[in-house]
Amino acid sequence: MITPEEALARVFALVQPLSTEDVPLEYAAGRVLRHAVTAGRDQPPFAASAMDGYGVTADAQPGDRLRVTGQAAAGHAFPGGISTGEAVRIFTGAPVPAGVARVVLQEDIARDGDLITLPESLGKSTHIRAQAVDFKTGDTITAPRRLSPVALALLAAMNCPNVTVSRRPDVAIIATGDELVMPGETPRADQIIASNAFAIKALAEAEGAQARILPIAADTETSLRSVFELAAGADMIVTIGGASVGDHDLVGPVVDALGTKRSFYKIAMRPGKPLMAGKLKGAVLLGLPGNPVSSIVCAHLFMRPALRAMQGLGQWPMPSATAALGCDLPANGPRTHYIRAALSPGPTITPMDNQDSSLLTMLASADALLVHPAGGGPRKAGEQMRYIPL
Ligand SMILES: Nc1nc2c(c(=O)[nH]1)N[C@H]1C(S)=C(S)[C@@H](COP(=O)(O)OP(=O)(O)OC[C@H]3O[C@@H](n4cnc5c(N)ncnc54)[C@H](O)[C@@H]3O)O[C@H]1N2
Ligand code: MOO
Repeated sequence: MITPEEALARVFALVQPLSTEDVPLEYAAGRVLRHAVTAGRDQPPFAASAMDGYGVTADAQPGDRLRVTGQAAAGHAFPGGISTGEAVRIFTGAPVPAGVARVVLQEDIARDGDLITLPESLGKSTHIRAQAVDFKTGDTITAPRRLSPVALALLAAMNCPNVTVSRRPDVAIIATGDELVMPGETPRADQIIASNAFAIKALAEAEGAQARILPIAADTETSLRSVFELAAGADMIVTIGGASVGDHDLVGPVVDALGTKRSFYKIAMRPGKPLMAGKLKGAVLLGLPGNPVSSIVCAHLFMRPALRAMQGLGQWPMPSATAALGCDLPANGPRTHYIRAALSPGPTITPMDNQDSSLLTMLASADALLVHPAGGGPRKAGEQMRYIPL
């Protein structure tokens, strides 16, 4: 069995970056910017007042009485300038008129008609923001990057109305198994509710994909084939369940018959051993194990990085960090163990009580996957160990 690291490398080898499209900035949140954007202007485009008050000359002294000769507001520049003995009423965001060297806050000023008296101390700050202090013409926002809310505001400030982003990956999700019915339906006594696809869809969408849950495929070749037809055009097809060696585990034979070029089947990890990956008619195929925890952990570790790579973000594993073990850990077996665990301040990481791969409750209350390497020896409480945040 290959290692999880080798499996991820093989998944990346199946992925091609998708084409790009231009979208209005308003609809670009969370999309992956593929072309760098260059600012065509300075911000601010002029020296601007940072406060409401009075603009005064460089030679103005504490206690001076000055004549107010005009007004500058945001969006309403004062066309003239001031000289010694003069001041200009000025508001936050206004262009600083010629001759103004500092802004004195209005609450520090006594005003009497057109005359103002400066306070006893003018303070250190000029309360003037220099032209281009935020960004200047020619500054760039590099690509690729996922567009955060703040990045959108920055692009807007640069006067960029549209951006070139990656097309959203189309992900088709196929749950398989005669025991499954959708939430809201009435299960027979020998049936359960299909849960995994909801987490897989949400994880795909968190990566910027458009994901669709296809009808549940029954454990027959005919049913599986007909649901696969509905996946036509998808960039990624994710199956759930039917991946193991049981008589009713038909995903493998069916995807082979449909022409899948398998990359691997089975990896040395726990949970998630029966993971499969390949290429089916241009789509990346991920065959996830059916156990709820196994499917979601595999989606987190393999589907998410693959979707990032598809959108041009490069080939990176999910980020990890380290924390001190909250209790002793027994030696691990031959598969890397992704232990469902809770983080607490420190940071400290403590495995959940029960690691059975069917337990959604355990995964739902976990913050992280504590990584116990294959063949790793026993570990003592307090030792630093790597974890992958969930
Ligand atoms: N003889 C062996 N048996 C099993 C092995 C093995 O190596 N030898 N591996 C075990 C491991 S590890 C896993 S993981 C599972 C994976 O099996 P499948 O991928 O074939 O999954 P199923 O049998 O279809 O389902 C397993 C389990 O999960 C439930 N399930 C399936 N799909 C969903 C869904 N969409 N939502 C909620 N629950 C789902 C299903 O009812 C089963 O209980 O195989 C072990 N067996
Ligand atoms: O690998 Mo299975 O995912 O241990 O339950």
